[in-house]
This record gives sequence, C-alpha cells and structure tokens, in this order.
Amino acid sequence: MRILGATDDEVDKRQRSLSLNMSPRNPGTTLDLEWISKVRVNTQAVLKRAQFIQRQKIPKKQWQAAWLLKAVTLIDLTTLAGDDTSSNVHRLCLKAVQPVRYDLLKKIDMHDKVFPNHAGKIVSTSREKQSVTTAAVCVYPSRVTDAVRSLKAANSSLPVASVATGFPAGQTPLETRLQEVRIAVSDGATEIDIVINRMLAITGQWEAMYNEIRQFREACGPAHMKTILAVGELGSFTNVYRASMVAMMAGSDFIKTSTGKEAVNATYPVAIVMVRAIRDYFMSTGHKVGFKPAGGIRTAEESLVWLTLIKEELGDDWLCPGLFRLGASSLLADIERQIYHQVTGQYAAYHDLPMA
Ligand SMILES: O=C[C@H](O)COP(=O)(O)O
Repeated sequence: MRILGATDDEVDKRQRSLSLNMSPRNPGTTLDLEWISKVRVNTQAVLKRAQFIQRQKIPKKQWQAAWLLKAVTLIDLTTLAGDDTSSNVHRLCLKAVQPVRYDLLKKIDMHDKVFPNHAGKIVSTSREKQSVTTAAVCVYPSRVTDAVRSLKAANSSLPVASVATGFPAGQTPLETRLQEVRIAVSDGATEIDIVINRMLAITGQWEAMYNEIRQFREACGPAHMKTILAVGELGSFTNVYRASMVAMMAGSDFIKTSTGKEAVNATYPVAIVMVRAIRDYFMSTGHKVGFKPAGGIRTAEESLVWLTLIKEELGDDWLCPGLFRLGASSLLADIERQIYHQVTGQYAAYHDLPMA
C-alpha cells in the first residue's frame, strides 16, 4: 500500500516538504476513484505485521507508568448506553477531569505536569491543578448538554464528543442524520463521531459515501469529525482501506474503527490497514488524519500495544490527542489499577479507586 504512480524520490521529497507545512484540519480532496479501484491489500503481510507489533516488548517499571499515563491522556472516555442519565454522565466527566488519583500522581511526581490537549492547549482544573486528564468525553447526542454542564461546573475545557448520524447502525434517513449532527454541535459538542452508511461501502458505492460524508463534514462546521467505519461489517481488508481513503478524501479529521456495538471491533490487523491508508493519504496530500481504535479495548496491556502500533507505523508525531485517541468505556479502570500497582506494589481493591 503506497502512493500509486509516485516514485520513491517523489515520495521522499513530498514528505520533507510536507513536514514544514502542516494543515491542522483535513479539508479533504476530490474523490479519486482510480486510486480507490486500484487498491489491493495483501492479507498475509497485514497479519504478519500485526503479529510483529504484538510481539514488541512492553515497557516495564517507571517507563510503564509513564506510558500508561500517556494512554490516559489519549482516551475518549465513553458512555454509550441505553440507560445513560445526567448523573452517570456527570460522574464520567468528573473522572475524565481527574482520571488518576491525585496522591498516586504525586508519588510519581506527575501531579503538576502539563499535557497539551487536541488543540495544543493545556487543560487543568483550578482546584487541584490536576493536569492529567483524558482527551475528551464521548456521549450520545441527547447527553451532550449534560456533559457540557458538568465540565463547565468542574471548570474544565475538556472537549465533548458526540456520536451521531444514527449511531451505531446509521440506518436512518440522511436528513435525520444531518440534523442530529447540527443539534449536537449547537448543544456544545466540539467533536462529532459519525458512522458511515455501511450499505454504500459494502456495495462499492464510493461516490455516494463520499457525498454523504462531505455533507456531514459541512454540518459539523468547526467541530472535528471522526468517521466510524464499523470495520467488522465491511467484509475485507481491501474494503477497509477503500472506506478509510474515501472518508479521508471527504474531509474526516479522524478515522475510527468501530462503534463498540459490532460483533468484531478494533483489531490490530484492521488497524494496520487503516494507518497505512492514513500514511498514504498524508504522503499524497500533506494532510494528517487522526486514528481512533474503539470497541472492546479493556486492558492496560492492550493500550500499550496500541501506542506501540502508532509509534511503529506513524511515528511519534501521531502520539498526541490531536491525532490519536483510544475510544473506550472501561479501559481507564484497568490502567488506574496498574498505575496503583506500580506506585504502591499492591493491587487495588474496587473501593480504592473512584469509578467512572
Ligand atoms: O466509541 C467508543 C466505543 O463505543 C467504546 O466501546 P467499548 O464500550 O467497547 O469500550
């Protein structure tokens, strides 16, 4: 997988010039159907690469604590349940603002370190001067106002992400899906996680898919758009690559693996295909698109494999909230337990750590 029709010299030259002139958002491009139709993904090569990534050594001791904290700052802390209420969204927001116990951070001298958020700004609460936060909270459109209110009360500028466009199936009329995006933005969401129309991707209607995503991008206005491909329902790696590329050409700021509601969610092989598409798109256009694996990511160890995958495939530039997120509803609890273990040498009981 690489730029079609470009020589190695051209690619090198382009990469050098692009690193000096980056655009913060992806404006998209015209739809290049020739590129899409010529793509073929080598399944064996993808599987081999995914195995290699999984076999990489995981950092130990204080390095592990540092990597785990980094993972925390990249989480879109999510609740997407039918029984979500303003009170569990409030609890989620408080956990996002203070994801790791203050005394644990203090013991590893990380209580006053600052981390840039997706916009390169420093996020902190005035009360505790706590600077380790998650990257964002992610909720259903009806809960956006609750999240905005809770974060404001906590004096936090953390972004609120809203899923939209008939999440998770995307099987509602286009006008309804567009209206859902507009409402979430006007309620205060600054990030919108749209789902693609899988029917269009499965049947190869790339132009129609491109046009829909373009309209979602317009409806998002200034809000950053993450496009969920629901990879477990796309049938093949080649289709995943094609859908990734079409989504980026249509102006997605991020491409995201899954809703968390499909039978197969974020897997390493599918991530390899998506990040190679991101790299090819960057080399061809100069626009950096972010990547968000989501769905079924539960353990601290998995989070370290995800960081390794990004570091190996896209480089350190991508390891920031502006270009990488972990979408997860229950990952943070395990990471905090591991940090507790690193700091105290003991395993935390459930009552030792506040819940999300
Ligand atoms: O977008 C995020 C996903 O819905 C989260 O999935 P999860 O509940 O399996 O962590």
